Amino acid sequence: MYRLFLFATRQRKLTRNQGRINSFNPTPEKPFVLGLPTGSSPEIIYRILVQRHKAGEISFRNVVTFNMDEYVGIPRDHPESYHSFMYKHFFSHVDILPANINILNGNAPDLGAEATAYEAKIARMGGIELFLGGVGPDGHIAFNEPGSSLTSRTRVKTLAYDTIVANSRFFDNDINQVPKKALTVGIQTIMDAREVVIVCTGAHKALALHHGLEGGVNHMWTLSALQLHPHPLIVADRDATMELKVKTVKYFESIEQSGTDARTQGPPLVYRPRTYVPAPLTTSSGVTPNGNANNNSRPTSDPSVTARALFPKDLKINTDMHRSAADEDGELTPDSMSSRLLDSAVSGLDAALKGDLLPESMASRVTV
Ligand SMILES: N[C@@H]1[C@@H](O)[C@H](O)[C@@H](COP(=O)(O)O)O[C@@H]1O
Repeated sequence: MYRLFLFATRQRKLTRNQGRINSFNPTPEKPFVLGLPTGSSPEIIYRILVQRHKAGEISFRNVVTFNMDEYVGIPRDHPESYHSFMYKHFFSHVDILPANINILNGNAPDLGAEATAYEAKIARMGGIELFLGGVGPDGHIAFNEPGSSLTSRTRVKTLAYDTIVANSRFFDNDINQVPKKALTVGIQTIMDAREVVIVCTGAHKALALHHGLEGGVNHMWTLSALQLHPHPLIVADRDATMELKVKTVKYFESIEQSGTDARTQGPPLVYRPRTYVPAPLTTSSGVTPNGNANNNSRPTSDPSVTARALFPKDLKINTDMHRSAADEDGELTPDSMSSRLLDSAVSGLDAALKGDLLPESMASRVTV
């Protein structure tokens, strides 16, 4: 069940992590596993969480964090690395244990191995309880750019041109300084979290919200994948709702006013630890995970095949992603999302964006 919380309750809802963590009552044996984003949207959340921590209302001692993404190829201590961002805005101000902080290493000698190890560690920790995120103007979550596989896991992604332009504001407005690649959790990594909260603010996110919420599930607007999640929440301001139908906004306002929340919508939020087990794969000899050949049901005497046959069938993690995660992602990354938006305020973004990310006003697009 999709939920959209609007402006009025924004601040209260933004700090729902605090309530979630406290009610989870984490311990060293059963830590709260939190997925975290960077970007300007979540800054207010970090500010509030730091304030609440300083007021003694919340501790992060038994919280384990996994950041969504990190640029490839800039030093960890670069002021715009996501490592720097997280320490500056959050980690340096709270009591989280350094050993409990996980951020992808964009300088790892083997990026594929780094990605695979990250997924394995998330699984070993029992999965992510709550994934907090933002959204890009082209609808991307983490760095899952348009065209990303909706079943993707942590891997290297090439950034879309629009994202490079949008993020150049942090790099002296010089697109040449913006890294062109990033390590990012996949859509499936986010979907596996028990709850996902996305912050979406500003008119330049309005199209992303429209496509994510009112359009169909579509890899060109990866936010839309959350329509298939049992507990997604989007926290939006009024500006971000500009492209939504009035009816849609009214609908979400009405359910917000009637006080629905994750605990009354969809399946209950319960802690379900997941254990990391390497996934059995169909072998090149055509042997399936149940130990039988694909073309008939002859039994095999190969002990390794027999061992694989013992693995349960519903395993989630594919350890064979190692090679593909290191390579160029191979997924479609359009040069420019804006070039596809003929009916939108963001049309012509390529030209306009050099100076200013804000789309023109709604009125200027209405032809009488
Ligand atoms: N990888 C990050 C995303 O995780 C983030 O959601 C997006 C929007 O950032 P902002 O909140 O600054 O608009 O920026 C980057 O691309």
